[in-house]
Amino acid sequence: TACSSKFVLSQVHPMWQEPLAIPGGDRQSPIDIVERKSVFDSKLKPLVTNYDPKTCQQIWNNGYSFLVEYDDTTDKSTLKGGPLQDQFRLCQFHFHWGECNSWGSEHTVDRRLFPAELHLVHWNADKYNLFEEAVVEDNGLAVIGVFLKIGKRHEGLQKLVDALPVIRHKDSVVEFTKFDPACLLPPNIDDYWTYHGSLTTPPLTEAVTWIVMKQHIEVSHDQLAVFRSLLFTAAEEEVQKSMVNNFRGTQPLRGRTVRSSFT
Ligand SMILES: COc1ccc(C[C@@]2(O)NC(=S)NC2=O)c(OC)c1
Ligand SMILES: [Zn+2]
Repeated sequence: TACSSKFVLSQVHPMWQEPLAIPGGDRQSPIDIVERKSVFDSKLKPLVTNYDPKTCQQIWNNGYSFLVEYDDTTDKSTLKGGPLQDQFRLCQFHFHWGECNSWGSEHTVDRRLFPAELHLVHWNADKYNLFEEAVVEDNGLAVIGVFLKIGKRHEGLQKLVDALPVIRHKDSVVEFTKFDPACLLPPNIDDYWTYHGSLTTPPLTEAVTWIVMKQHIEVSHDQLAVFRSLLFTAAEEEVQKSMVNNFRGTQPLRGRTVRSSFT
């Protein structure tokens, strides 16, 4: 299969066409994080997450990934601290993964690829009233990125894995409640890289303060295999396409500095 030799990543067809012109275009994501070029910033504070599992509402297949969505109409599930000046509200989390364990993450570290990457998406509720407003502003979004590696089974993830067969097709949705996203964070969330970037699918707006965790989490091979059983396509489409390789390639740094919260 394509996974046998690791050099075949270049043959992976992106699921959407890269636009010719990108708005701004000098703050695109993901990027390759070059550890020795990241700059330690002692002014970076510890991250403060405060997630209420009761705000978890549903899980659905949007034809790119699957999203777990949270009620963001109040300040019940928030993120602040770290590089952030304001308080942000959790609105959703989703993942990116490959057709095999040789690739799948969006960010890379010294060109190292991980089998998958989690994105916890938050918007700036101190400055804006709705996610839709924040998504086009420089300081509108804060996304925590967590790398996944294959290893022992992730007990907290299993409830989510068990829901996936119900949302196999694009646009399928099912109620999903009482899920604490904090269980998907690594033990140490004080060690991270941060830089200014963008959404990684269209509209690719440059609204994201990225916070990429240095520590990864482990999931089992079987758990990640269930991600790959999802489909990009809707139930009525003749040709069904497996939801795999839903990641964007790394983008030019364009002079940006990646700061680290650790030495
Ligand atoms: C119009 O608003 C959007 C559109 C797409 C995404 C998804 C994504 O592009 N962004 C990240 S992060 N990963 C992705 O795949 C989004 O997420 C916050 C917000
Ligand atoms: Zn993402």
